[in-house]
Amino acid sequence: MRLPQAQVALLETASATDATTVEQLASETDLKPETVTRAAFDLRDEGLVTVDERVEATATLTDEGETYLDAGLPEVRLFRAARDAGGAVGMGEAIGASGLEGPEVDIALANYARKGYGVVDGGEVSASEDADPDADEEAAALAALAAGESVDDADLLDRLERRELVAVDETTVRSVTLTDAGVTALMEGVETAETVDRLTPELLTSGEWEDVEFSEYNVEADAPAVEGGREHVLRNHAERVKDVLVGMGFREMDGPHADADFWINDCLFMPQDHPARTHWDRFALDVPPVADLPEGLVDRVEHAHRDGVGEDGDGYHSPWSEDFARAIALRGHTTSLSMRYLSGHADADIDPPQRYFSVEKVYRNDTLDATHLLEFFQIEGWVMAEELSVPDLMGTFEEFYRQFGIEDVRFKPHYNPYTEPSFELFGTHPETGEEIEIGNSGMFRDEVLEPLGIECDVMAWGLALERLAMLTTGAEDIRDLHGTLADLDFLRNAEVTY
Ligand SMILES: N[C@@H](Cc1ccccc1)C(=O)O
Repeated sequence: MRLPQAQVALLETASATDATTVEQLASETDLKPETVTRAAFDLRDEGLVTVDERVEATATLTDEGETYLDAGLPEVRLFRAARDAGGAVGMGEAIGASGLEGPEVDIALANYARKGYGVVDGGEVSASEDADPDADEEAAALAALAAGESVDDADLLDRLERRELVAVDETTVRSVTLTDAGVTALMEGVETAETVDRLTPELLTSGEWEDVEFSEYNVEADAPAVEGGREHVLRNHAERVKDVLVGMGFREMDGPHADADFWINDCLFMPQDHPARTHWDRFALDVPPVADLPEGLVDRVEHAHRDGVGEDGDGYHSPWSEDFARAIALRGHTTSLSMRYLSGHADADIDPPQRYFSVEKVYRNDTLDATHLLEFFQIEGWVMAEELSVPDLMGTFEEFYRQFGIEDVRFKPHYNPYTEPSFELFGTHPETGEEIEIGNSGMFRDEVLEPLGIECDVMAWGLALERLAMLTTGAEDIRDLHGTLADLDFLRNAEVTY
């Protein structure tokens, strides 16, 4: 019998009495596991071997599991603290004595009664007399897994997996055994047939392709997973947002990430002593100030700050300095771009009606948490027209968010120094049901528009791209999407649907 080389090697290595795993066969024949698997399936189809498949689960401790392995499970620590304090103590005391911190406290409380350690009630923790922390089967299972032993109790493993203390990986283990026909074939003698598994330029030019024997495709064979490059979810959202806004008749703005405070704040009637303009909130840059601010506009802006606009307008009566306005910082919002465009200094057409947007990075000295990053994307936009009112603003958002499957945007009155009225926008997180802030908006005040020389209405907004992505992907922590903690599996596999 003539067979391809890998099949011959496999027949000669496999046994009729013991099942040999693909992994063993691969190491003995010096072939790749996927080549062995493929040869095994081909031989099976010829009736020369049988292939057994078994799913093997390997459980390993997660980082959290490792922590508890050393420090003890939170509920066990709480129990020991309560027992050592006499069996019934105030919650604060028990937690203090146990040394539990942050989320560990909730974890301890969530598992305490379930595992029979006692009762938590009315601010008191009692320790059950029958409980034995040394016999905690979850702790024992963690120790066994850490020692390389297996845990056979499927329910127990399942509980640990749900607590995210262990990660279970499933792999299919295949093993090969010679059939009687396989043994007979071997005894009668098998020879290697030259087969070719891919067409090469050489085969084509030499004409050899006409004589060679091609091996068949086996779509069941295991193959290494290939992770191709992929568009990041945030980039994907940014592009989609652009498409939607262009579809709604908007044109795109662009401009500097580092800009004069004049464009970032002064044009927006943000007083120079506003808290957001202190070094706490602002990323100031140690570079020479901007030299070429438009003179007439600077004067009008200064005038608005000092005296207000209109007949009974009033200014801030606080210091205003041009040097302060010229200093450069990373923009904390892209409303700086709206100012550049609305002022006519961006070479764009500004005869009403007009609609402009940008999807660009902004920088804020915030505290990093589940909903805040230090740099994030803002979806900036404005509409300029003769007669605009609040329903136009709300309708625009409803229309925009509907494109992403978000139908329940809510509005809350808000305050911005540059808009009146102002509204914050909220959406509902699909997983937690929590209300999260997704944007800020309003109608620009006369104090902003008059110095810019605009005589009609302008409604404007800044929406957070990352928050939109949290609503569409269900990500509960913004850091799962972006930054060093981002979950690679999520980024590889997330299906973005809207
Ligand atoms: N600049 C505001 C958003 C906004 C833009 C324009 C008008 C009103 C609000 C922010 O960053 O939150």
